[in-house]
Amino acid sequence: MNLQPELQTALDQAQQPSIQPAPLHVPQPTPKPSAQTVLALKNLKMSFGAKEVLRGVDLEAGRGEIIGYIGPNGAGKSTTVKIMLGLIEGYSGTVEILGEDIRTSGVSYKRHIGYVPETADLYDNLTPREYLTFVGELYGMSFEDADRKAEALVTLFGIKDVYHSRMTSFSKGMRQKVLLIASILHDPDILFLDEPLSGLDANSVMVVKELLEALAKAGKTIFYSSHIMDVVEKISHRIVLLDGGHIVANGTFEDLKDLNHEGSLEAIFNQLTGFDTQSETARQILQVIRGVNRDE
Ligand SMILES: Nc1ncnc2c1ncn2[C@@H]1O[C@H](COP(=O)(O)OP(=O)(O)OP(=O)(O)O)[C@@H](O)[C@H]1O
Repeated sequence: MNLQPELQTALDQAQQPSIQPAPLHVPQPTPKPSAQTVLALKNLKMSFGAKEVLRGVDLEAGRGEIIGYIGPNGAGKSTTVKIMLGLIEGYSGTVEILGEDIRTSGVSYKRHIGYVPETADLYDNLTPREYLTFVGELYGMSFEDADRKAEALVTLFGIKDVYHSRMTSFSKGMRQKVLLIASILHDPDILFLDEPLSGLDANSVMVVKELLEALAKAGKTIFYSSHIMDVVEKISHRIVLLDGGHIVANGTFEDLKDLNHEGSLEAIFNQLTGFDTQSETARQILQVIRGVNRDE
């Protein structure tokens, strides 16, 4: 093989046994969020009938920040995101996106947003090409632009061979990849992701995690909602915990760690939401199962 001399030298050096091998991965310092506020919630309240779901949420997110948005089931995470997306009305307080109150700014702000919902009804009878070009055009892209980018992205996500196949037969992970591509196709400034790794295999999870960090470095703001605590812990620049309609924690993982001796985000979550009955609940579930089986 005809290698350039410097490259050959580098390869030779790499093959030399070394007493102290260089670390495989040098951790990069977490980028400091820019001061530019991209998103601001002020005293946000929302009720469904008599049920008060959000009781005064104040939150800001800056350019290039990844916010881990967590909370127990039914805490109101999706409700917050849907309000920001303009999908839910009837709230009080203000939501400012890119400096404008979404009540008065019209719908143009939506072009700057990408969204992966927790559960989505894909139009199964469409192919990824038909679906993604449709979504791209909704965001103001030309068909040709959307098609070119969509094809490049399905290739990178490993589903190029089904770009022209109906999605009826797609696995969960394949659908999730289409949803992820739909959310980033138009190069949004703000991404709302609700369990975005759902159904993805380990390789794809790694790609998406790297992608999120790269997007943040490129100045995108990412609102990441998930119940998978170890991922939230690793990827978030800031973690926001919603419980009982209020934000009960808002800080870096290091800030939150000071609150709990065990140190993991899972432990912090359990502590801050007042949950410590897991062993007892599991024991009782087992008892119920055994009782049911005995009765059969
Ligand atoms: N359209 C609606 N009508 C009535 N109640 C609703 C509606 N949407 C949400 N809720 C209620 O609001 C509360 C918050 O729901 P939300 O989906 O925002 O929670 P979440 O934090 O996203 O939960 P999960 O972690 O389970 O996804 C729940 O009690 C839910 O039943």
